[in-house]
Amino acid sequence: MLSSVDALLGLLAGYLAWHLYSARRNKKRRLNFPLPPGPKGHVVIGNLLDLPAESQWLTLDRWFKDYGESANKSSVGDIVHVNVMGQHMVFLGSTRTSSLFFENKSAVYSDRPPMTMVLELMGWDFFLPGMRYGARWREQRRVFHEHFHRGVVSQYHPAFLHETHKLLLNLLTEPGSFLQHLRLAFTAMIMAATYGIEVQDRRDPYIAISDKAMEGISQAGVPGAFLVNYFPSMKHIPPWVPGAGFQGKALQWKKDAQEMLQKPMEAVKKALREGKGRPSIATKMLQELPPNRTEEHHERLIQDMGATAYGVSQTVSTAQVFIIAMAMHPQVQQRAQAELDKVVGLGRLPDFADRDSLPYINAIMKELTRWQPVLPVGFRLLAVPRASMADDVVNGYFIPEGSVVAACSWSILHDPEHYPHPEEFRPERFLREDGGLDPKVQDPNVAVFGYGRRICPGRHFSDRSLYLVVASILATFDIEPSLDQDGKLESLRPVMLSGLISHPAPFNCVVKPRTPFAADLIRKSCEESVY
Ligand code: HEM
Repeated sequence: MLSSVDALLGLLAGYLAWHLYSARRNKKRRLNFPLPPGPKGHVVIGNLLDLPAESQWLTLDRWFKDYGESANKSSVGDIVHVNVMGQHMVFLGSTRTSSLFFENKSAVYSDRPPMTMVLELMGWDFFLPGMRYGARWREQRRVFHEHFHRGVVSQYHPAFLHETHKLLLNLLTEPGSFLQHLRLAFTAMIMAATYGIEVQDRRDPYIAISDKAMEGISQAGVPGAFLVNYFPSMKHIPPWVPGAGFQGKALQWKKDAQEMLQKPMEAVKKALREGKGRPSIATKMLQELPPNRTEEHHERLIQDMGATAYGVSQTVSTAQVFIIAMAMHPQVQQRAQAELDKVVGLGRLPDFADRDSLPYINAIMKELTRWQPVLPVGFRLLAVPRASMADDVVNGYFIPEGSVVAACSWSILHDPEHYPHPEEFRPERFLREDGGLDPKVQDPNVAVFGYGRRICPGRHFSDRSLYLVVASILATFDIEPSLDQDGKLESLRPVMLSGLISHPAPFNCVVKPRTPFAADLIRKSCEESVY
């Protein structure tokens, strides 16, 4: 029997042989074209130690300036290459280059990297953002598009209104738990739209199921956390071999993912059998089996779509950024509240019909996603990097097949040419002098939701739900920094943690109703709210 030392030595020798072979093969393949510029790596491990565990976007931003291919060094460069243990990684620092790769050459750059731990061992092969390019992705993407495109998301407005009013009530009764209330509200919107399930409170079993599944993925999705992602053949090592603890972990996390896939679906089917099914994507799909699909396959598609939507939580992070931005910028809050008071008045809560008359609120939405993008660089699992499907040459640089290619939205959205003083939170940058939105300023959405064939299909859902939450909170609450021990206002600054999705480190602030009348309005709207 192999000892663990033998197994490790074997792996190391295999890795070195493969590394030498692929380095030589790449040299031959790339002919006269160089790899893109980037920091020089070390032997074997390449740039493994150069990419920090936290705030990688700042390191990348520096690399764009130091090595990026850009005529104008004061602006961000375009393209940087690193090599992490033989894995080529290419980072893109402008919308021009990102579009060149992901839109003009979408036939080559629409795949995702193979993440053996997550996709195979943990059974997350249902998860659309991580899915390899191919027939299953195409079919699942079609289903997703059908239920989340711009023309259909207004169907979910009643659920958005209901859950937003519940959020306001939660903020009124337990203001200190604002971060948890936001998480609950956005999960509840997804659950209502996809399954017609009304999530009750933070202790709801559906929240616990998603928390457990996401805990596994957040550990397994960290680059470098599991060697099996670099050496896929390790997946064959039996769990009893010393050092193969990843197999046991994968098995447990797979069970958690299965719960997330199956539990809501079982509940919808039961409700339908009992004649209690509420309108939702799953109920609608269960009632309409297309003639060319088996029932089993159809149910799997519904399950995969539901669990994917359930597992995506970027909107929550953006809403958390909103709270800290408001606490830091009272003058922005006051201007937004003045606009809301004028357009909506004090006697009702904001609605979707108000949006076109609220340019300042729309400018805040843009500035939130620009200032602290929650997917600042696409190389973690949920930040969804791409993988190249063939050898290619772009802008005179050789991009080997299998390279991880990621757009760095942080650098793109902090380019001073488009956004002067990019570190400042300033919604006014999106407005003309007459107060209307200025179409000449680059819309952050060019980078925030990705590109081409794999652009985020949930972007309209996310945008509408976030708009309602932002407008409704501003209409009814004041958000202020907390007082410190000496009674002075605490100074706040956004510390964005890397995690699976970038999110602000926990912070304190005070969320209080603007007036007693606003508190009454919330209670009344909640009593009347049905969906
Ligand atoms: C602030 C909120 C959100 C942000 C910033 C965001 C951003 C992104 C980005 C950057 C991608 C990768 C696109 C690419 O590869 O070019 C993506 C993919 C995806 N997003 Fe979103 N997203 C958000 C909310 C949502 C929501 C609410 C849903 C579901 C209802 C969703 C569903 C998806 C799916 C399914 C994919 C994978 C698409 C594919 O690989 O084909 N997203 N998102």
